[in-house]
Amino acid sequence: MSAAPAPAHALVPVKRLAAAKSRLAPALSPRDRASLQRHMLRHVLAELLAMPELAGVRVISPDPEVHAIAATAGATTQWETPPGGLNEAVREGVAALAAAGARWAMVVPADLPDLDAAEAAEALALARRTGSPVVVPDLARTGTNALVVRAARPPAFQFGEESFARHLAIPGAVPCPLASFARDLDRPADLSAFRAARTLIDEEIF
Ligand SMILES: Nc1nc2c(ncn2[C@@H]2O[C@H](COP(=O)(O)OP(=O)(O)OP(=O)(O)O)[C@@H](O)[C@H]2O)c(=O)[nH]1
Ligand SMILES: O=C(O)[C@H](O)COP(=O)(O)O
Repeated sequence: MSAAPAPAHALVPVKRLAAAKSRLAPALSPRDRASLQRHMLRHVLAELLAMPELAGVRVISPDPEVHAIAATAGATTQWETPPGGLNEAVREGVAALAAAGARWAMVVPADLPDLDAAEAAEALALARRTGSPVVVPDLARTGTNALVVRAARPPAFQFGEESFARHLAIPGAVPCPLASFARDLDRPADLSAFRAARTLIDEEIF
């Protein structure tokens, strides 16, 4: 009989909906940006919560509406300590997961409209197999669209522009390009490509 694998949890950081997707301002109204973020958040949570490989999904956010969406989906929620910022929120969230007994933490942003549970399981399996941090890039291989780390021994998180190279510089880090993690919706050109592909979101929300 094989022992149960050490527990893994996902962490999804989400900023205030009123501030989300600010780089899409040239293409979408504030209301539509918030709506887009809500839809992508629900999708990301549904995929992660469908993974038997995860013992739980945690959302860290300063926004009460995000907490309500997360709780309805079945995730646990955490307030972040202001003024925070993304990397500090991730650090706090991973520390809370470690305190709750997580061995692995998979950090996933809330803006991945194609995210697929089976591929998320691949990233986690690679971390378990190698014992190393796993870095999943965006389509351009400049950004980080997921990062799997040991919860009790996290690296310095360095999300932000061009973060893929910084995360790959973590000792032992393994790159893991995955098709369903490639698309994020950061800029108007990403939105145009997404609309052309029409993979998730119906026309009426824009
Ligand atoms: N909890 C928390 N999450 C954050 C913070 N900043 C960004 N995030 C989340 O981190 C992920 C990537 O964030 P960004 O690309 O910086 O923000 P975005 O809203 O997707 O896009 P821009 O506003 O255009 O930068 C998204 O899930 C964000 O909601 C923060 O300060 N706190
Ligand atoms: O590290 C990064 O690439 C970003 O912070 C991840 O989020 P984004 O792709 O939404 O900018």
